[in-house]
Amino acid sequence: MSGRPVVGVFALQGDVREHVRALTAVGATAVPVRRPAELDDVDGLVIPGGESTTMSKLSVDFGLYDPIAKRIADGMPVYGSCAGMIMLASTVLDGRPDQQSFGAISMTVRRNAFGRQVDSFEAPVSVSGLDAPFHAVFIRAPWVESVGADVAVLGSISRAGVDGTVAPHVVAVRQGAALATSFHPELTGDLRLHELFVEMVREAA
Ligand SMILES: NC(=O)CC[C@H](N)C(=O)O
Repeated sequence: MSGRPVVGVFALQGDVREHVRALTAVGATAVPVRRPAELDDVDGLVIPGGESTTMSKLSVDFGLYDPIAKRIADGMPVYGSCAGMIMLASTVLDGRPDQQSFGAISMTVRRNAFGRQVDSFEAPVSVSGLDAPFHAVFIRAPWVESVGADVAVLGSISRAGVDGTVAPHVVAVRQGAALATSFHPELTGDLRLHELFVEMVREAA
């Protein structure tokens, strides 16, 4: 694809505006997606940071869950940051019993794994394919506890979890056309991960 790819941003909950701004800055046409029909015209979808339990509930209530699941199954590129990462997981730990996720990436994620709101933090993360570390913002962030064979681990951080033990934890992954980070690139001026995602969208189109 040579023109501007159209990238939807799941807009029923979360930091939608920040993703729209970042996607626009890297050359995509970014459109908020609230209704199933709005999915039809997008080449890719971002699921923002926010609250995954609310996203799960609202996407079911608004009839958006099944259409998104179908587009993902058909190969639409997706990127999830933080709550969005949780929405892309195949298994969610410490979630609500009725919480649903799309399973775009074969991974088990643990919600709020680094602690509660007060344990939010910023730290550099080396991400495969990026020349210099990414200044990563973590807010009640999940980590990836295990991944399937087809998942590429792009970044990890050595940090204490809720249990107080310092260990390396996976915070950025990719499987095919699906990308996910525990942190929020949309809240920094660093556009490299949005660039990577828009490139993935161009390749898939
Ligand atoms: N900053 C975030 O997106 C937080 C994610 C939130 N803890 C959740 O479980 O959905």
